[in-house]
Amino acid sequence: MTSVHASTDPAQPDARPQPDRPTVIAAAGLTKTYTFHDQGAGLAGAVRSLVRRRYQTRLAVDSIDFTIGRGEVVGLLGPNGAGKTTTLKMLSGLLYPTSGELEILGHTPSRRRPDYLRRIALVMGQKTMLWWDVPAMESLLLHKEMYDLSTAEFERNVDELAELLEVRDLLNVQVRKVSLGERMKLELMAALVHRPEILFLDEPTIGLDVVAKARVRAFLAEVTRRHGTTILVTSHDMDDIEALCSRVMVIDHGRLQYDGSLSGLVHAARPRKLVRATYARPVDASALAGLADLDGVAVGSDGSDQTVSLEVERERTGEVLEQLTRLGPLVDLDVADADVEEIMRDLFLRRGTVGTVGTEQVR
Ligand SMILES: Nc1ncnc2c1ncn2[C@@H]1O[C@H](COP(=O)(O)OP(=O)(O)OP(=O)(O)O)[C@@H](O)[C@H]1O
Repeated sequence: MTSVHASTDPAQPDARPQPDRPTVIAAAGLTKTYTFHDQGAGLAGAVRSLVRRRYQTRLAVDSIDFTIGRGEVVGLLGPNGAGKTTTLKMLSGLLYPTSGELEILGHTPSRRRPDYLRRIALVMGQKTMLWWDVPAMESLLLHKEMYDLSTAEFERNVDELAELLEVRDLLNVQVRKVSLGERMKLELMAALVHRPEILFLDEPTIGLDVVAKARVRAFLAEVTRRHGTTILVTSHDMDDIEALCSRVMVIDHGRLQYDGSLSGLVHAARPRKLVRATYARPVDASALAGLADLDGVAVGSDGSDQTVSLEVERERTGEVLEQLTRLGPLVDLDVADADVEEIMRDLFLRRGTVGTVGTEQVR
């Protein structure tokens, strides 16, 4: 399978690390193969496995190379089972890579040295690091001890995070009594109370309502703005990615398929813009036929003779808009890129064909 790399279009800046950002994460040939015991179904399977154990292997991450610069916010995208969580677990030192090189902040993560662990944090949307039966403050105080924070440092960080996340009133409430959105905010607080330089986030907004999602995104954006925190985030919610990430890495079947700007991916996948013009009166059919004859323009139909829907090659957009203004009195004009969610759905449905999405430099 081929891979698409960052944009070569001068209008789309290459989102990969810029030379002025020191590299904080460097992975080369990073690979993880799981070996697991294949038991077989039912009692017969259990008995058989006592006599003769069968093992299977699964290549979850397949020789990926990337570097991330200090302060970058990078989205790790891919369908279910692509290898995103496995990658995050290797980066945070929870899993040993099977092979390859990994250096983060000058450390080898799998050694789990305390001076590495105090510079990173991992938040998994589906797992909690808070004790359920006591207020979140108890967990924060434990983190204070674990990370050896001075009282002044601890109080300063708690104050800042409680204010940004608007959770001051929740700190002394038993965690099991808060809502899911409130718990996620407290999770982020616990992850950031030691002010890590790198934050690994696995589905940080999963299950949250739209308001809570927006709050979490705004909070994360503010944290990187204030402290230059480097973030690597996985999410199936494209709004998270659009709101936060200057760069995305697309992973599928454990292979890195794309590394560059989100807009570069959109342009590669859908080189045309969607244009929709609504008129005060029905549009003359012959004028519309003239538009359809232009190179790089495809006319769609939405059943209304007062609306014109087109797919237009980017370079021709200006010219086409000019022509549209001549078709009659306009009521509304909308020019959009294809929806990112839709593009990702197409890419993952056509799994294995990401390399054909466009004219980007192909490896
Ligand atoms: N502990 C494990 N033992 C065996 N196989 C595993 C294990 N953990 C993950 N896998 C397999 O490795 C592959 C990658 O899984 P991973 O959890 O990294 O994917 P993901 O991209 O995070 O998926 P999702 O979006 O569903 O969370 C999958 O095929 C998964 O079944």
